[in-house]
Amino acid sequence: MTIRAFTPPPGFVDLLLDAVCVVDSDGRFLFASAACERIFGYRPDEMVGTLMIDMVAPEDRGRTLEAARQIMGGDAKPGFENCYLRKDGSRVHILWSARWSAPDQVRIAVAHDITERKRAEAVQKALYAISEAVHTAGDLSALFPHIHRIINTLLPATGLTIALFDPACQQLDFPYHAHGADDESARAAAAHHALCEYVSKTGEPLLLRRTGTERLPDWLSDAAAQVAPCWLGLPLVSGKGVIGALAVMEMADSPCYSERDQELMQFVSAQIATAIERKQLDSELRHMAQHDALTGLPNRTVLHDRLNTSLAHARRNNRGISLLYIDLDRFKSINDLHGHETGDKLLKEVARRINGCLRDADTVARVGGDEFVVLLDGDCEQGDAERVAEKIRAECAGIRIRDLDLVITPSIGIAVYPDNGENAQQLLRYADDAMYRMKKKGRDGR
Ligand SMILES: Nc1nc2c(ncn2[C@@H]2O[C@H](COP(=O)(O)OP(=O)(O)OP(=O)(O)O)[C@@H](O)[C@H]2O)c(=O)[nH]1
Repeated sequence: MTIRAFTPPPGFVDLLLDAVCVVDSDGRFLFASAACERIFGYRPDEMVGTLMIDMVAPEDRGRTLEAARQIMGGDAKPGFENCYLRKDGSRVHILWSARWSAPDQVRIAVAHDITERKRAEAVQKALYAISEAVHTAGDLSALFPHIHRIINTLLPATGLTIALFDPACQQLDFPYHAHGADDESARAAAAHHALCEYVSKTGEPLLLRRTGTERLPDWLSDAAAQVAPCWLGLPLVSGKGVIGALAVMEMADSPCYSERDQELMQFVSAQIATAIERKQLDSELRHMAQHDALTGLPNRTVLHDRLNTSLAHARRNNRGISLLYIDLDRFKSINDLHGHETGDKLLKEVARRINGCLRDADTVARVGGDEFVVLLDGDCEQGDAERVAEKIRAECAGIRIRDLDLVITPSIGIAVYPDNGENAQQLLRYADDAMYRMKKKGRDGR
């Protein structure tokens, strides 16, 4: 068999899927093959005569000029990667294979579009970062800024809003809102809310761009006019269904989000929804472990933690703290006479009223059936504890539940640091004993 020699005809290079470029020593395009239009968005005749560096993404310009210097110094570079700005402003990642031709005084390079590969790598990295952030972030509010940073590795998003459905009050909460503008008007904030509500209600993504909003219903295009020119909202869908919505937005002159970005963010937002759900579950479990289920008050464990912290501060700063040990008198008879459910309601009401007698820095914990402990923190003076005890007694004097006027008397024992004990155990025991003495006194007096 004879092998036919083949001489490429002129223009053959335009058949290549990769782009071939030739630039002079100043970095000006002398030749660009047909594939350039697909890769860079510019026709070859638009590229010739322009400076290569002007098309490079700003963050890659320094590296690119350095690589060009090395190539012109004789180093062939078969695997240099950088990012270019396409004619429509979007980014394209290129793998270059380039060399210097000394006789022609030109650089010859082949550009292979690796945007898809880069995107897949970035998504993989983002998913890993999201699952890592779930472990490192202390709580949901710490997780959101992490998520914002991770999204920014995938697409420009100066603004991010996260809306979560709150089953307790059957409405959307907005626990994270970085609007991306210098300041935000009340109308713009309301528009963000309305758009997120729409996305979470429909369960469908919503892509708003500078143009095309006239096709939207009136109220939606009015809201769209208030937010950033590029706005992409996605439902947060977990195993439970739609748990809220996420919206990314961009104010800058960068290109608007594309359908491809929407697809990418739909995929990523599913992972974000799972991450949020895991964090919510974590904090629910933590809350359950630290709080009493009936009254919602901190439990004994939390009380011990706070008491030890307060004691450490008090020792350092040479100041006092007080404990009030509260036990309801004859609470059993309320259960017996009116039923356990009424007893529960009474306990909840007592908890609410005790809380109402305290300052923000103080703690009230439920430590037993009808037993509560108050820790008076902050600048606690002699006599403060007595005044608070009086207030609590007065508050609990008449409680109305289901048309019943219940009379409940709390016995309250007080312990003051450092007079009545050096540590948590001694102070609690002292306050408990004082409470029993009060109870006995009350009984003996009746
Ligand atoms: N409704 C209701 N009752 C509870 C709960 N936890 C404990 N109790 C009841 O609260 C009562 C507390 O008992 P005690 O403190 O010994 O009884 P008391 O009648 O208050 O007696 P004194 O304190 O001596 O006046 C018991 O009858 C428990 O069954 C609860 O969560 N809900």
